[in-house]
Amino acid sequence: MDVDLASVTAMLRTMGLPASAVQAALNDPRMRDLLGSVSRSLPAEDDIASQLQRAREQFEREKRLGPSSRTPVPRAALAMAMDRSRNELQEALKGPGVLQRNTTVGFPKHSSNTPLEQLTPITLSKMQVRRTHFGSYLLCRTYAAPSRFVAISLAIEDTDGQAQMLSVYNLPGAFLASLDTLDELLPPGTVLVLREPTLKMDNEGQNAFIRVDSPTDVVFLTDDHPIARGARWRTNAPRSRLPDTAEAWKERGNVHFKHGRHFAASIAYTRGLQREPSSRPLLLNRALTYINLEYYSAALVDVHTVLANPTVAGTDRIKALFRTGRAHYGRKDYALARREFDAVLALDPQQHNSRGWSKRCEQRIRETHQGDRSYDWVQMFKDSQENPRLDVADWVGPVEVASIPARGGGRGVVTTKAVQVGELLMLFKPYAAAFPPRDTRTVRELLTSVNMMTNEGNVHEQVEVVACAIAKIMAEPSSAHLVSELYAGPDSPPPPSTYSATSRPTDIAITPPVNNIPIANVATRDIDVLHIDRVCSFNNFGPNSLKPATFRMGASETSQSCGSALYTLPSLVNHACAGTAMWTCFGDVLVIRATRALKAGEEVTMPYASGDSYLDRSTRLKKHIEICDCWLCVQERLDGEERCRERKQLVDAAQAKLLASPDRPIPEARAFVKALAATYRPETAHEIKPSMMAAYGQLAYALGLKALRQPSMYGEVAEAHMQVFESAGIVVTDKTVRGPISSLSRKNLPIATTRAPVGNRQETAMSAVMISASFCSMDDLQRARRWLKAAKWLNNVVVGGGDALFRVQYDHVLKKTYLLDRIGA
Ligand SMILES: C[S@@+](CC[C@H](N)C(=O)[O-])C[C@H]1O[C@@H](n2cnc3c(N)ncnc32)[C@H](O)[C@@H]1O
Repeated sequence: MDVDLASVTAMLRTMGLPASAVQAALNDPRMRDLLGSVSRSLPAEDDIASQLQRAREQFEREKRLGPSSRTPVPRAALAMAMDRSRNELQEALKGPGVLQRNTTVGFPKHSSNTPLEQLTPITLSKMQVRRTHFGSYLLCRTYAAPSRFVAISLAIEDTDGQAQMLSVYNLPGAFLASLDTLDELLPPGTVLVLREPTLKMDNEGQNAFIRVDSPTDVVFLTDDHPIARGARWRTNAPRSRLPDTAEAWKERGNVHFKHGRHFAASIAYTRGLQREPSSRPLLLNRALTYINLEYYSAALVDVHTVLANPTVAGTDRIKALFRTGRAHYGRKDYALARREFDAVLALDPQQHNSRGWSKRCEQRIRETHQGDRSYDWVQMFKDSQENPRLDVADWVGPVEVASIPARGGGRGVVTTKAVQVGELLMLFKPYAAAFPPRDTRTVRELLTSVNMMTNEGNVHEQVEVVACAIAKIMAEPSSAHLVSELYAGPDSPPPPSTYSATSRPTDIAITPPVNNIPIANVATRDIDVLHIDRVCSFNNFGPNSLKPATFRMGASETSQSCGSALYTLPSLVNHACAGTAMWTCFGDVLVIRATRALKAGEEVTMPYASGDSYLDRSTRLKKHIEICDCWLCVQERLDGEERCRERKQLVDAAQAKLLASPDRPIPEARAFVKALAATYRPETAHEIKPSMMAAYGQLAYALGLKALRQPSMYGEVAEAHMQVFESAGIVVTDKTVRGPISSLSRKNLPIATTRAPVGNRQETAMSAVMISASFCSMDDLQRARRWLKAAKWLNNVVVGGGDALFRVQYDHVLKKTYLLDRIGA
């Protein structure tokens, strides 16, 4: 179901509600919740398919029609259209409700890689629609205030006074930017050069517009640029109401800064610096906005300019040193950062902030060198419940990139030494990431897209992460290879045979953007937007953060977006449904652990997609893999397509029933187990049956509810949970539910500890807790303790963090089951 504000409003009106009542209903926070959550989900599959079909037809039509002459555009009409669009946007964003747009991504698009000096000028009257003007540049000037849909839209004129609409995508800092920010970035009179511009027709085939996808194809010209100086404009420049002194720009920047509009602030400071290049307050202020925007190299250039003057002392020196430290920290150069914070403390020991940051650096350095034991897992878990963006250092464990020719991209990751089950292999922060806000009621605008490359629907954050990656490359051009060397799908040239870098800062030189403006200027490196689009499509993760354990079992995950993130080295890991490794996220931190003991040189693989049934997994993997050759899928295929389909139908039906009635009756749960078990042929030696995990999970849940009233059933509850283990590939070595425990058995855990459950299933740890709780209810504290130990072992090999994290993560469950009171947990 696709619900948007317009359809809800229409629906309420058809119910005969007066306008005031409709408005009141829309202002109700519950309605905002509903709109916020529903509109975050993707359109239905059929809608995605038909939108893709329409987009393909449109492409074919445009191709068939080919280039044709351009119709002149009336200047005044275009300016009025811009005005209208600004008003509409402003109105829509006032709310209530969420402005939802659907866009198409993943189609071929041009990004120029010819230097501006090698291009020759062109004017609008010489341009054709449906054509990219290779070898040319267009000098133009905006003559009306900017607006935006998904892209920024601008009314531009060329030197002859001819007008055209211009759409600019992917400009850093401008993703769904406010009009305030756009006004600062592109006030009327902004002079631009467009490299190799493409003139296109809009979807209705009515109006032509220039579409620029790569932000490095837009060059912002200052007045002293040779092209700007030589330009003779037919029209007068729009009258400017902008400040003309450095001081006034500083004040303007400070207002933006106060309102959290860091990007707009950085532009205002930049305009001030164009008038007074050595202004210390402007350089220091801009450095701070760059730090907030994560443009660390650009910040470093500003503070270095300040510190290059040996007479700078007092507060300014402290500010410059502190901001230098912050910028190095942001670039993950923790040793250099600490040096700066310590320099601040040497000047003034009362700078407590610097002391705190120096300590943080020490902790990050420890993490980089010591790995698993140095991370504060409990704190990471707690912090991630509040904000997904955590502050930890990356860690590259005993792994390296190797040639794996049979896989798309030809590379993979292998171990460099023997590792143990549960051992940490890597821990990474994303290169770029987008997350939904914590309070979805604050969302005013949402994008979804259909992706012509993968034939999938993408949620808002998947669209946003592309813009984030582009912004990061613009800000840190020397890190671009970390993205460009990732696999970009079958239609791209293969990536290099190895991957040249981890994300250690020493691998990334400090290359600030030219003129130190990390928005499109004369860029140090051209950005190929199509390539980044492709990289994001084939490498993005949904970092579904670890949550506190609850009693809710067996229900499918929600369709709500958990964000989208692009990681560097972890993207080199190939897929296997039952991999040699698995991943967990603490907020945006991707943690990869071994699922069993691995020899040196064994390939590290992990599941890209979850799914109880073979068919579900195959569908979710379609863009990556035709037929998955992991042993789990091989086993399932041996059962035959018919049985696999039957299995999926049973799981889907049971899932739907569970959601409809959480207290499933026991006979139904048993029937589900029986019917599902019948879809496995006895002669196929299934070590792992993910679908059966779900079935036994539901049976255990149903039995557990009954046992609350009939405690004699707790033995059966424990047995059902043990079946969850066996379905997840964990051998239960002690299946007894009453009577003495043999002395041999007592020494060990009741489960084999050779492997972690398949598919990063936290449910198994939860099952062990429930077994423990069942024994506790039966007053069998010896078994309860044994199974609680098993739960801790399982949780530790799956998510790590030892007993301390287990206690925090399972706090609610341990209290509610009285385990904490009875056996101290
Ligand atoms: C994120 S990349 C993995 C790294 C990639 N092999 C490389 O060289 O950069 C994902 C792509 O690797 C390939 N791949 C990963 N696992 C695979 C598997 N089990 N079977 C076949 N291809 C696989 C697919 O082409 C997939 O789209």
